[in-house]
Amino acid sequence: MTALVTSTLRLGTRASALATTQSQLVADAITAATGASVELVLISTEGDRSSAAIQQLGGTGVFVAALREALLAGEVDLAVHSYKDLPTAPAPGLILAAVPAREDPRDVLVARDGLTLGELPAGSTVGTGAPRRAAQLRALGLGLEIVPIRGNVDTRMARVAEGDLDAVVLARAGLARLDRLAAVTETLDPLQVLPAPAQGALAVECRTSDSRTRELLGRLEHPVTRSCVVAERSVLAALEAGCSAPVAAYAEVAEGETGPELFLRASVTALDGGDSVRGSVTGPLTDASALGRALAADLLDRGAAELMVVPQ
Ligand SMILES: NCc1[nH]cc(CCC(=O)O)c1CC(=O)O
Repeated sequence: MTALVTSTLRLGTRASALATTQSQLVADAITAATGASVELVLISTEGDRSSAAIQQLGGTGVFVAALREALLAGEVDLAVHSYKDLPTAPAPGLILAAVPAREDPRDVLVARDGLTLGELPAGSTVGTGAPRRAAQLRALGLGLEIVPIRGNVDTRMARVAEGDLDAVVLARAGLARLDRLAAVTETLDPLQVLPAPAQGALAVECRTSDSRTRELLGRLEHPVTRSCVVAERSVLAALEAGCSAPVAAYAEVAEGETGPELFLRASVTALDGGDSVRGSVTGPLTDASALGRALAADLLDRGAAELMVVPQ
């Protein structure tokens, strides 16, 4: 069985700059931690091939499905996902073998002339394809005009550089990984724009039956990040909201009286920004998923379900 020990791990990835960059980061981390060699295998997904709005394609799950098929077919041994793009339902036969340490989970503004949100004049155009960002930006009451956009990070930033939009809102993590932080004009305070559940985190997936890959990937695990994203995603799952719902959740670790504690915040915002419910809970890291469920129940008690109804 020496061949197994020395064989190269095949890592399935989308072809976008962000996906290949994230995948290479994970490949390098695996090699550094275990000595195993890893090769990237490009897989094209429906989400990459179509320019239709993500919601029309059936949600961000379209990016994930092709990678999972390749894993289950044995064409690749692992896949690296942006955790926030994963559907909340588990994938039979597959396991999230590692959640590495996450990047800064906050959203950022990339605006013309170095402007911050507060400096953008009323009527300024701000591009985003995410209902969560659109709803929270409208709720700020700044009179911004939200313009639906999609495409990869460079395409979106080009809309500002070309003068077609006044600003776009993006995840700081994506820009950090692509070495594009110089374009950021403001990092948005979570009090104004709360991040998406699991934003900035990666999920490294392999076949449940593949114990060798699971063991190698286990070396990348960052338990604090896992607790934070489990708490955030459990809010989303308990609200029965998809990845395109205007739901935000953000967990941080703070020092409590008896040791580290999770401080979890979440919000649901009506798409028109006219109404929102937000709340928070604090508790042990080991109760991550129960904390998320409790917070979701609190938000539902206070009318979250009504806010999530999307007019067709
Ligand atoms: N839905 C696209 C997507 N998925 C993950 C990221 C950024 C990286 C991350 O959150 O880990 C992005 C781009 C964005 O939201 O700006």
